[in-house]
Amino acid sequence: MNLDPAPATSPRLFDAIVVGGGPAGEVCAGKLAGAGLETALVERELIGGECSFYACMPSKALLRPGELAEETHRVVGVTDATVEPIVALRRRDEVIHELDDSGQLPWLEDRGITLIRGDARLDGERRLVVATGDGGELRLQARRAIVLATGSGASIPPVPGLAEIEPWTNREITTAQQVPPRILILGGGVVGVEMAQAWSSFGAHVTLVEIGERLIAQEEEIASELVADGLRGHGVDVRLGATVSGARRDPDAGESVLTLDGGEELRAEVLVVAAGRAPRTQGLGLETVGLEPGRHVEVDARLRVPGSDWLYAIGDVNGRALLTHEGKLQARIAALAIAGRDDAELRDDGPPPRVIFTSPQVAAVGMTLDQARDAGVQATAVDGRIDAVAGASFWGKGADARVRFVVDERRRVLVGATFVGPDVAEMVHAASVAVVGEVPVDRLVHAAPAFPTLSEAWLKLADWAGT
Ligand SMILES: Cc1cc2nc3c(=O)[nH]c(=O)nc-3n(C[C@H](O)[C@H](O)[C@H](O)COP(=O)(O)OP(=O)(O)OC[C@H]3O[C@@H](n4cnc5c(N)ncnc54)[C@H](O)[C@@H]3O)c2cc1C
Ligand SMILES: NC(=O)c1ccc[n+]([C@@H]2O[C@H](COP(=O)([O-])OP(=O)(O)OC[C@H]3O[C@@H](n4cnc5c(N)ncnc54)[C@H](O)[C@@H]3O)[C@@H](O)[C@H]2O)c1
Repeated sequence: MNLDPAPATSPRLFDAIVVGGGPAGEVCAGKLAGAGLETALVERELIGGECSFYACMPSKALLRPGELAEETHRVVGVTDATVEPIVALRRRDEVIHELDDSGQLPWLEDRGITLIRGDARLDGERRLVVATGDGGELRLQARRAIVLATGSGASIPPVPGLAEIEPWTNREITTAQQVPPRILILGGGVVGVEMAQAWSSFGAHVTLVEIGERLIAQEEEIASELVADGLRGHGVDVRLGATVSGARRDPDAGESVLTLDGGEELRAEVLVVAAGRAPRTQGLGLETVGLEPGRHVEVDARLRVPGSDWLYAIGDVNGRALLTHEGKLQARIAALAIAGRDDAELRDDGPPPRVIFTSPQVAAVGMTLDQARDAGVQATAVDGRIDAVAGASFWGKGADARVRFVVDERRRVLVGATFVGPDVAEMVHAASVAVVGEVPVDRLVHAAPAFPTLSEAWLKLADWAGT
């Protein structure tokens, strides 16, 4: 919607204003409008945010063909499944709507949300200034609340020369139009392993460089090991404990070059940085409300900035858990709080599930064994082999698959669970219900898993409980 620039003395008033139209901001605006509040959503790029165009959606479109082809190679009775990279890239383009967000607009219009295109910054209590693309400025004021949902961008680690050569980030690698012959990925976290998986399935030679001793280090060690084995099996050169001392471009060879401590050089046509995220809080006017730019915006369990009754922050920008479903949950909690529901149950305090879409997949919720023990929980691990249950035989031969349940022995509740293997993503929701709901294990074991499904791996927990 186009709004006439208002004179500086009379800002345009709304009940609530959401800054950032990623998944968190969109859901929050929808819920606020649904509660009858006059709501504006300010977005400077694309409605749908990082997730729809440069992160979750394109990455999963890139991963699925290789995953399916691999499964058919394991399952006896299917032959000739091959990945067709160019067709897969075209399908990815469909998934991201060719970077066009017009399909998102009717959803906003149907809910009566005012969309303002521009770059917003805070300008003191309840106030925003929006720089519109045409060089103009709009002044906005919120009667009740401003919700910051500005997300995060790739952070570039302080490797000498790296920032200067402008490496690719998740934006370029998720939207690339061709398969680069060789790709260097700096960072073996979630983005790094998923992108290594996807592009190696298209035939690129990928080198994954991780400074730590294992990939996806926040997960159980067995998950790190099986994902590293899976990537190596796809021809990925996995370098662990690798310290990069410099980065440069070799224009004659058309290559980016990483130099490791010790002098070895790694070269590729494309260099991708996947070394973590930085909150988008620079230039957001945080200093005008007493907060520090460049950091996450700290919030309480209702997503409100401590000491303020009008400023909220949801999604990646608050740094609580950088996941779309977590941002959407926070969006609902914040909207209800703003709409005046003062409910003790209204808190962001359950751990979100985490799914890593590699081959094998990793699906986890709550704490790992080490995290639980570090948190002072008297925790025990119940380990099992998913590939040992009858149903696993239908996922094919040689699909190493594991489960670890982490049980609080004193309270006899599940505080964590990790599944590693093919198609385990859909198994984690049951564990989420058990962990977030704190369902007693002695009750949980009465939920019989269907035969012959992978969920029979849950019977390990029944064995532990003596049922
Ligand atoms: C490669 C990759 C794959 C991922 N895959 C998954 C996955 O499979 N599942 C999952 O749960 N999570 C995944 N994530 C994480 C997920 O993308 C983020 O958690 C999610 O996008 C955060 O949503 P958000 O709404 O907080 O922020 P964003 O999606 O970053 O959206 C923020 C929006 O705010 C806008 N904005 C910023 N500043 C301003 C301003 N000053 N004025 C106006 N507008 C502004 C931006 O333009 C943007 O549109 C992935 C991340 C990456 C990098
Ligand atoms: N499937 C999903 O749900 C999904 C997919 C992708 C991303 N995400 C979200 O996005 C977040 C960010 O992902 P990410 O992979 O960018 O960050 P990350 O924090 O998960 O991993 C970053 C990795 O880079 C390594 N690293 C940092 N500096 C380095 C250096 N100089 N040299 C070599 N390695 C270095 C770190 O040790 C770490 O292993 C994830 O934590 C996750 O919440 C989710």
